[in-house]
Amino acid sequence: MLLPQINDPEQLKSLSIDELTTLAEEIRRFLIEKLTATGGHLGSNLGVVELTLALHYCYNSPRDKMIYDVGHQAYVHKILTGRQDRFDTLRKYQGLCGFVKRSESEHDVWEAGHSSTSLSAAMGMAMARDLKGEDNKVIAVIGDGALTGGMAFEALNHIGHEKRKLMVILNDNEMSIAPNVGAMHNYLSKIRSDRHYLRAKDEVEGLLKKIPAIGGRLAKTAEQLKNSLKYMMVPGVLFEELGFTYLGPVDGHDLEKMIDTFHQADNVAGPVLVHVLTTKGKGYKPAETDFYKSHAISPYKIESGQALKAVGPPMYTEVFGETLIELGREDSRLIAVTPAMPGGSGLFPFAKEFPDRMIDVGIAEQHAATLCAALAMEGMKPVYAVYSTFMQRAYDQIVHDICRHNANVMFAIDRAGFVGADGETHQGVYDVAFMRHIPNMVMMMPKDENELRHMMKTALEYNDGPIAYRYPRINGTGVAMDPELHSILIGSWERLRTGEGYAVVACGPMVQVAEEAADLLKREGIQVGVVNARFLKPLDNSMLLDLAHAGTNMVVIEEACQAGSLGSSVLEFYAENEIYDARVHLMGVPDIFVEHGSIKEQRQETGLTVEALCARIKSMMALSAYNYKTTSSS
Ligand SMILES: Cc1ncc(C[n+]2csc(CCOP(=O)(O)OP(=O)(O)O)c2C)c(N)n1
Ligand SMILES: CC(=O)[C@@H](O)[C@H](O)COP(=O)(O)O
Ligand SMILES: [Mg+2]
Repeated sequence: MLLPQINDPEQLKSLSIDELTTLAEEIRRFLIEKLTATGGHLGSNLGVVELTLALHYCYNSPRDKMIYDVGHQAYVHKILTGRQDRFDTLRKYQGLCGFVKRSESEHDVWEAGHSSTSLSAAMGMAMARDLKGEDNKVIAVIGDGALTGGMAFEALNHIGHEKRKLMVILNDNEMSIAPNVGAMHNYLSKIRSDRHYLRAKDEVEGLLKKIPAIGGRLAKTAEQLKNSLKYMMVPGVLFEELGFTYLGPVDGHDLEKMIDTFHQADNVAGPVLVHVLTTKGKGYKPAETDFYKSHAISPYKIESGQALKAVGPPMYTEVFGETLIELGREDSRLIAVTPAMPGGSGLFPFAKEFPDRMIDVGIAEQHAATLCAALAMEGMKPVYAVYSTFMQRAYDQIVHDICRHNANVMFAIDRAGFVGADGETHQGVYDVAFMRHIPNMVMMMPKDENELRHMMKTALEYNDGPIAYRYPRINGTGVAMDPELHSILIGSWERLRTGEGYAVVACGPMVQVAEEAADLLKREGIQVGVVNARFLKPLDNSMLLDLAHAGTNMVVIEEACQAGSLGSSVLEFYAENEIYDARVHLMGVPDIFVEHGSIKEQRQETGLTVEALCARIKSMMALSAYNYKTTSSS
């Protein structure tokens, strides 16, 4: 076995092609075996085994900067850079991160998690290199899916203009998470599949080489001929026209061909794009055939590739997907728009019934938002189905195109709150803070999956502007579902329990935490009220006034950043209403990035637990008893 001996990429340089090929197979086997226990981005990583080997064989990391777009396909890079012994901890609390992580290794030079940032990073590193007078290589590996992200085009435009030396490796497996979409995808597929293209390309290149270097007028004609022939036949002409030298397409599983192509690329003065063709899930049949499931797979059975069945009630996402079909049948104006996450957002069932009303725009959250604004302004009922974390990309479009127009867009914000194994780049904890302050926005969060359904109905029947509902990446509570859906009064909270002097104001899954804490405290004779703060905007002003006038000691608990979310808005409300003696304690996500682990561990790390809430209530009681004693004795 070669793999156990490899703990530094330098060791690859002395291996033969045959040995590298053997090593590739060992890495593939290693990935398949390790990920049965940990889960992770199996398909993407199986597809880049040879590509990553060839990169580390040809170049000198970390001096040569290797930048992985999204970074979900960097497991092979981690294996080759001394971390194979940590793979049992992959995506686990305080274990190996599932994405590139600078604190893990000097070879990890650029972190991501969100797509399409690698080309901008490469441009920045190339520019810095040149300004410092250094000569290291800068290499960005970007997938065909990530290439549909707007940022990638912004960077291509700039790189082609600057013409600095850097290499872009386009890892084209025709897949995003679902099959890739868009005109760029079609263009790449044509290159991939058009055999005439590829044969003619070799003939044209052979012909071009035969045109001898000649002087005088003829040279100009020859050059023009060369360019027009190249224009017609070189497949990557789009990139050539943007200022790149295009090399490829090359088989991304053929080590020798890739190494040769990389050496060719080294002789190119300016930016070069190497188009590499790979197979997502390569070498593991279940991953090659079910590329969607193997993109981000939970632990699975090795023989079948089937994920180990998660137990419990359906995920919120599944309830959303099913309910959207009910609403879609009721209102033909309903259109679902997703930026490249049809599966993760639960839209495949909806798409099956309404194929023309589920629009996947690719990794294009900004475009998706403005598209929805225009759809709404033209009388449609668009549902912008998006992960909280990825929606961060579309902040300006939400302000500028949706809310300012007061466009009647429905936001279905999935992965709201902690997401678990994807960690800090994917936590859905900022959307309340960045949306509630935008004029015209209405924002809800259900306490359970049954209330989610009613919120979806509320959103569909609401015609006065943008309205959002957010829900977590967890199983529902198993609550019985009401067969009939009804609208909820906008801005109305729900008092679930009355208390004696103390109340917890909670939203989303924190309502369940509050209920459990109230049960525990009740056993100690402490009656704590529980309020389901199901509207994050507008707040339930009358309930807030009642709570304050009753002298209630309140705890606002939410799985969102404490700065700027529900708790902040409650404090703002009391200040605005000159109620300066309102007793409010905030429990939210503190001012840190919460790394990967389970959602349970993330809540423990941030104190969003039943135990912490009980302790908080008790300390508030002790404090008010102390205050009472000191004031009554003075
Ligand atoms: C801004 C943003 N939107 C969506 C995602 C979710 N996402 C992660 S990987 C991926 C597909 C990437 O496809 P590609 O770049 O082709 O990589 P592959 O997995 O095929 O190797 C998507 C949509 C993301 N990480 N970032
Ligand atoms: C890398 C990436 O951004 C996606 O693959 C993401 O990890 C999917 O998240 P879910 O597993 O929550 O759908
Ligand atoms: Mg891809």
